[in-house]
Amino acid sequence: MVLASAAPGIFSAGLDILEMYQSTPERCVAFWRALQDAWLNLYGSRLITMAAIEGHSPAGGCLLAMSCDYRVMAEGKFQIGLNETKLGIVAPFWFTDVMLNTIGHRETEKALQLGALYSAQQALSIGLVDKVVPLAEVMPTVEGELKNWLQIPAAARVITKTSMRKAVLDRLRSQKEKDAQFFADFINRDSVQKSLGMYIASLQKKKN
Ligand SMILES: CCCCCCCCCCC/C=C/C(=O)SCCNC(=O)CCNC(=O)[C@H](O)C(C)(C)COP(=O)(O)OP(=O)(O)OC[C@H]1O[C@@H](n2cnc3c(N)ncnc32)[C@H](O)[C@@H]1OP(=O)(O)O
Repeated sequence: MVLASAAPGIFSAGLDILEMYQSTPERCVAFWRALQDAWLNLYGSRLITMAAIEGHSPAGGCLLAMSCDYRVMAEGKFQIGLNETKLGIVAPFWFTDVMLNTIGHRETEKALQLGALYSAQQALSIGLVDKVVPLAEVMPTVEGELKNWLQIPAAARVITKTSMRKAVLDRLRSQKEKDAQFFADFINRDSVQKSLGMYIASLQKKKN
């Protein structure tokens, strides 16, 4: 399975910030449950999963990419990373766990505290993506890599993938409701709503 985007220049802009701003607790819980299930399915997928990152990939977009088995990113102006702290929010533990599994403890600690967004070359240098190529070569490169992975006996690959990811998946599975409730409580704090409001205004201002 290849994750790609139809939006030029944006692999994924992350979670819909407007869903987290001035929403109701019930809607926040439903929103978070949908995200949890999507992520559990992706990270726990038995399929070979590859990200064709042909544009920006902040926050939830970075989570999607990191949750794949292999990442190819376009060189140039695009950025990738978990930038949550810049929005005044905190990456949930399962976002953090996936990043830890991808780039290790020291790089994750720096990346998360700074809310760092990396260029493709920087992302390559810390192991956040596996390959950087010109934009037009992203999809052909992914397809070529997929052929390599498809040559591995499927049962052996799936058992290996499952055992490598089980602890992280089980950690969320065991506390889904608590995590959803925590998200709804956290996101509706006055201070967090204020930060999100300012961030939304800054996105709109950038456009004008
Ligand atoms: C103790 C532990 C506690 C833990 C509890 C949990 C805490 C909560 C955790 C929540 C985790 C959050 C994950 C996320 O994914 S948050 C989203 C982060 N995303 C971003 O910061 C990206 C913001 N967008 C951009 O930077 C740019 O839009 C982008 C680089 C992606 C593209 O730039 P471009 O110039 O091409 O396009 P525009 O900026 O003009 O955007 C076009 C329109 O789209 C709107 N937009 C963009 N991104 C989003 C988004 N994520 N959600 C909603 N809307 C978005 C943008 O405002 C423009 O809209 P208009 O056309 O209406 O102006």
